[in-house]
Amino acid sequence: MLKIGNHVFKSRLFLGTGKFPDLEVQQQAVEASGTEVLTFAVRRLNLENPDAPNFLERLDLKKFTLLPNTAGAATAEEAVRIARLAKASGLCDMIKVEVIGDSRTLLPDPIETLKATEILVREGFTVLPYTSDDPILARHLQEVGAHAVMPGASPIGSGLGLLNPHYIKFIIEEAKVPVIVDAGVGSPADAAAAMELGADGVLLNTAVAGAKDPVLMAEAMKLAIEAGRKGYLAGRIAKKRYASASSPLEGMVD
Ligand SMILES: CC(=O)[C@@H](O)[C@H](O)COP(=O)(O)O
Repeated sequence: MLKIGNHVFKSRLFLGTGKFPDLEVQQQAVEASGTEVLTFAVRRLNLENPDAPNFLERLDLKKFTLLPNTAGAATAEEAVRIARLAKASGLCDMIKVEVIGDSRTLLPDPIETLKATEILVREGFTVLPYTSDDPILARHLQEVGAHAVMPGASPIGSGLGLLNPHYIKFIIEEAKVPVIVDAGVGSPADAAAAMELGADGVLLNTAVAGAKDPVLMAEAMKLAIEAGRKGYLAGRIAKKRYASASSPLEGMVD
């Protein structure tokens, strides 16, 4: 079980809801993924009229924990404003802090992310900041009360997979809260690799929504995350430079 703040989840896959070819495919992919947590940009919703047609309308939102995100924010102030709006509309107490510092790479702004996290924790949100793979920043985010840290595998939407598994492992080793690898996952192998490192979960969107068959890919991601988790718990063998026979001959009679 994965525990974040007061929330407990069986599934370790957090799924983004954007970029699907249509709402029917989105609905089927969400189902196939087995996810319990859906994330979406608050800015894409009409909060004054939540019943107006929107990109979540095919989903039975009562079945999921919603993780609205502050996408579109470039400063802590903007992220805090978006989070407050989401809370006031009754969307959820959880918020993914996403403060982008650069429009080409979409990398998070570390200083503004830290500021927003601190303010929102103080205001009683369950805060999951999207961060870089910097272990020191991950430590500071926890010091100000983040309920999970979400280091990027690689730039959002890039599908490049884990660019710096070494640093992500540092974050995991030191973390006192769950580590959810977020963004840049391109294939089930990437998701499994993140879980085998010891991540507590994976948040992804583009790899499923942009796949040739998003529903099949959603299922593949679900299975990869489960396999990666089991592989991590089982404890992999050490890597050796040379062969070691799988059927040792020692002790065998001629
Ligand atoms: C949906 C969402 O929150 C994205 O900002 C997230 O980081 C996913 O990234 P990918 O689309 O690369 O999976």
